Amino acid sequence: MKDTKKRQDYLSWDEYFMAVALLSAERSKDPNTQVGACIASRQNKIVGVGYNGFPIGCSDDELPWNRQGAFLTTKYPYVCHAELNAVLNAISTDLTGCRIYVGLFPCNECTKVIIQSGIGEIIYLSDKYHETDQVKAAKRMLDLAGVSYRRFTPQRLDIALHFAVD
Ligand SMILES: Nc1ccn([C@H]2C[C@H](O)[C@@H](COP(=O)(O)O)O2)c(=O)n1
Ligand SMILES: [Zn+2]
Repeated sequence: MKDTKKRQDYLSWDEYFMAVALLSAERSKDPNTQVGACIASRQNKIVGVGYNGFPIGCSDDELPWNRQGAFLTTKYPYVCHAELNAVLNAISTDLTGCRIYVGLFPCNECTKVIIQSGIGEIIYLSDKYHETDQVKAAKRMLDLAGVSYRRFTPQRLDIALHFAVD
């Protein structure tokens, strides 16, 4: 009798953690850009997840999701970024050597948080704001601090989930 072989198309660690980041982004109420983040430990355990949203207690019905207009009438002064939430939601404040998987390259403010938390590597999907000063400043700090970053290279284009059983 032949031995049964293990499944071949299981998710890699990178695919798994990026998929968790993207699934978390589905919780975001931002109508324009939904970002999720997932922090993985050196032992490949998930230690924190987050997505972009307003702070706890700040109702989505009270604050604006506008992109344009006077600063205080836009979302920008109020929204917590996915990376910040993932770090704040983490089970430990010491994230030394952890990796953060994120749908969009971190801004300069989240980069400060990432560096200070001890996270050692950023794996991102999109760098659509690479020409902004925020992302340029972020990369400058990451290079100085020795925090590495790399773009996620998918080996598959999608992962399907089905809630229907049998
Ligand atoms: N690395 C990032 C970058 C942005 N965000 C959040 C902040 C906003 O909710 C949204 C960006 O909005 P847009 O200017 O594209 O309309 O994404 C984040 O969580 N992490
Ligand atoms: Zn940010």
